[in-house]
This record gives sequence, structure tokens and C-alpha cells, in this order.
Amino acid sequence: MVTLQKVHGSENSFFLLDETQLTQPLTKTQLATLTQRLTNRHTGLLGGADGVLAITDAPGTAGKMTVVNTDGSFAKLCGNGLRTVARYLSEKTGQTSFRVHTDFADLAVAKQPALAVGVPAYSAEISPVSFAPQALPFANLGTDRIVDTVLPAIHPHLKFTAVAVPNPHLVAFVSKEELAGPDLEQIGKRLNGKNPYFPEGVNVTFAEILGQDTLFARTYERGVGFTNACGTGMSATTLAFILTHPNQAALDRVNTVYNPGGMVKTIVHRDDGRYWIELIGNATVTATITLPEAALVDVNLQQAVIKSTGEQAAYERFVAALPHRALADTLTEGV
Ligand SMILES: N[C@H](CCC[C@H](N)C(=O)O)C(=O)O
Repeated sequence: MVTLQKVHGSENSFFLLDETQLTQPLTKTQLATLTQRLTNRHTGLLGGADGVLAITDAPGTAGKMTVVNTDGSFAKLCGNGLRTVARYLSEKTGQTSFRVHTDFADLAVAKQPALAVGVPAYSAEISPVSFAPQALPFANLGTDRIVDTVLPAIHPHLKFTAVAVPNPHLVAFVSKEELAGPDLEQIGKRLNGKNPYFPEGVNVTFAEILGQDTLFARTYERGVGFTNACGTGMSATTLAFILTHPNQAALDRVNTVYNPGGMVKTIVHRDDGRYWIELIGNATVTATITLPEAALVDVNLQQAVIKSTGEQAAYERFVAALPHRALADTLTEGV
């Protein structure tokens, strides 16, 4: 038998699969097929999700995280997901501060004080960071560095910042009206379809500046579409905030980033000239799903036995007490 977890960070939800339970790891094709079925709002379980987080052994770290989007594409990183993987591996190994392996870096994670009763929290290192066109990649935009830059091919007046953390992000600071308007979806769909600018797609975030060190972020995700939160998106947005609004944000200072699913804290660090972002937020497990290994491999979900953990009620109490819920509630996606 195999047990998966339904998890979320800021209501950015995933199925977490520890593949070390399996007699042999899934192939990339099997993982992509499983993800497309399991996360589908109609054919999946528990109303679907925003992706699958697969854990495998990795020498020298507590484990490796692989991120699969709902469309079956693989992502270079997932910030909200990394916090839930950190919790899973912490509870599996008893460690509270360790590294998780990804194809691009071994990332530091740590258990943090709970955000509220019944709302466990973890921090996750978001890195490596690069502004280089080759890192996103982007092309045909008339520049090789996009920081606070108008890109007329994409929008007539918004100023964008493009950064890989290491998955690709395009960020713009907008008004409350723009945040809820049609442009984010239009740009997100266009740059994640066949286009000459971001050939591998890009996560697009619109953020409203609420005050010093305080943002509200909404993301149209590469390979997924709108989600309630995007951890790497909120991390990239905080870095862009510091670079483009230096009188309202600063390195090594705690930022609060609200999103339709809740809230995270971010701190941008710069060590030896290299940026990395510390992402702190909830790691909630809402259910466990148990089924025979053969059924999992064949994506035969009828035999799945689902058990609720009861944690979601505590998370909803925490979120209900947050400011900016009125704005969030107009933007929340089905979990
Ligand atoms: N869709 C993203 C991966 C998931 C990132 C997001 N869920 C996060 O929390 O960072 C991509 O393909 O780059």
C-alpha cells in the first residue's frame, strides 16, 4: 500500500508522494500522467490540486523534491510546495533544519514557530536567482535584463521585472483595479502558449503595494493557471519590490505578502553578491490518501481510501483573522 498526503502552502495545494514507499520509482512519464489525472478538478481526488510533489532519496540531503504542474510539465522549483516537503521530511526523519535536493540546488529548510494553533510553519530557501535571459529563458524583447522595464510587446505601460528563482517569473506592480482586472490572465495565457518571448513559459505575478514591506500578490502560473498563491512568485516579487521601490523595501527586512489563499513572510538576503529569498509560511496537511501501489501506477483511483486530518479548520481560522481578506476573497481559486 502507498500513502500520499494532500497538502497546501497558502492554499496552493498539492498531492505529496514519497516514492521511497514504492518498489521502484515512477518514470517521468508515469509521474506526469498521474499528476494530470490526480490534480484534475473533475477526474482527480479531493477536488484536484495545483500539482504533485514527488520525493525520492538523494545522497547527502534528506531527500529530493520533484515538482509536476497540472499540465504534466516539470517545474524547476515550488516554494509553497517546498515548505510542505520540509514538514513531511522533518516528521519522517526527526530533523528540524536540513537541506532538500533539487536539480538546481540543495535548499535549506527549517521548522518555524506555528503561525497559529494548528497551523505549522516552515521556512524554505528560494534559490538560485538569475536575471540572465538564458536562465528564464526570454528573448526578442529588445533587452537582456528586465528590471522595472516597459515591454511594449507585452503591455503598453506596465513596468516588468523578470527573474529566475530558478523557475521563471515576470512581475509587475499594479493598482488594486489592475490586480483584479483581465490583463493578468491575458498576459499569463499568452506567455504560456506558443510565443516568441518566453519559449518555456513564465509565471506572471501582479502585485499591489500595500505599504512599507507589505504586498498583495496574485499569480497566473506556468503549467497551472491561476493559483491561490505562488511561493516562488511571492519570493521573486519581493526581490523585484526591493530593487524597484528601495524606499519601501530593503534587503534582510521581513516582508508580508498577502495572497488569495493567505499570507507568507519573505526576507531577501544577498550573500557574496548572490541573492536568495527566505520564504516562511504554513505547511498544512489536509488529508491522507492510501491505495495499492499497483493502483497508483495504473492511476486507478477508485480504490483510494481518504482520511481527513482536520487541520484545515485551524488554517481557515488563521486566515479569517488576516487583514485584506475582502480583496483576497474576490480572487480566491477553488482549492
Ligand atoms: N508553476 C510553477 C511551479 C510551481 C510554483 C508555485 N506553486 C510555487 O509555490 O512556487 C512553474 O512551473 O514554475
